[in-house]
Amino acid sequence: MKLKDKAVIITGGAGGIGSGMAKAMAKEGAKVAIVDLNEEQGNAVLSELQEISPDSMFIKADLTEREKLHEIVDTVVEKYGKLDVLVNNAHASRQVNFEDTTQADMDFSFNTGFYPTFYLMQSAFPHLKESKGSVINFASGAGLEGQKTQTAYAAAKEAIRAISKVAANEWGEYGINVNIISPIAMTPGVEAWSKEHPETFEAIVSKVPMKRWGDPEKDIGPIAVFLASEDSNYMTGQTLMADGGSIQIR
Ligand SMILES: NC(=O)C1=CN([C@@H]2O[C@H](COP(=O)(O)OP(=O)(O)OC[C@H]3O[C@@H](n4cnc5c(N)ncnc54)[C@H](O)[C@@H]3O)[C@@H](O)[C@H]2O)C=CC1
Ligand SMILES: CC(=O)C(C)=O
Repeated sequence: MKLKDKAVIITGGAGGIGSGMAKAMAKEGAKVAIVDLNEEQGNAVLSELQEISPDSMFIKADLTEREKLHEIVDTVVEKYGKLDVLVNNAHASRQVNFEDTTQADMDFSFNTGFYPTFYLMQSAFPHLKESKGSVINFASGAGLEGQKTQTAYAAAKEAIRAISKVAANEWGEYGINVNIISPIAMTPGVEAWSKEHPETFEAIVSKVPMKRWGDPEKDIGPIAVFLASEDSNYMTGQTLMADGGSIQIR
């Protein structure tokens, strides 16, 4: 088991990729705390997780409530006695043309994605220093390629990649690695989004060399397990493209 007894936090753990990673990590022996504002879905995912890893937990939280972010880390460390892995996966945003993007659109994307990632990394730091742990953050082709209608989301995603690289440089000496996954996977979030933006959706699918959307647990899960495990100890500041080959960084 690659993650035996590792204590993991996954934000957005009730969602598509979040719950897929949670199951993949639990199957490798991790104790997983999923954090999400969707209580019904969070409890449903928790029931599945507890069948695999009985110590798993669900913390209902709205990550835009910045003053409560520190409590999430405290709650998990109190229960598990340590923190090995922080996965900043939750993110919500609205798609709008560049010229119509408002301050509210920008704030929504930064408040659900960028700031929770930043503040949770700060709160997790002393614990990760002790465990020589890992951070896994999330990017998107929307940011890497500047996809249309994604101004706020693209900006927040690239800001997340930027701070991940700074932390990788600063925290490497403590044995903490910070890496980024840029996924493509079929999830409830993408399904809803595809109905509103069918043309962008089709454009993304047509560019995937593997000609299919990834599966959250089977395709993204093993990459998250690798980044959370000792197998990736000498890898930091990297963006791993888990996207069927859509974007090839050269
Ligand atoms: N699915 C895909 O193809 C792609 C996904 N990504 C990124 O991967 C990550 C996961 O994506 P999906 O699973 O598709 O997302 P999703 O929308 O299916 O799930 C996101 C989860 O985050 C939770 N969440 C949202 N705002 C929250 C808040 N304020 N507080 C607490 N929880 C909140 C939602 O309730 C949901 O359970 C995200 O960072 C996304 O931007 C990036 C590129 C493509
Ligand atoms: C949701 C997202 O970031 C996509 C499909 O690129």
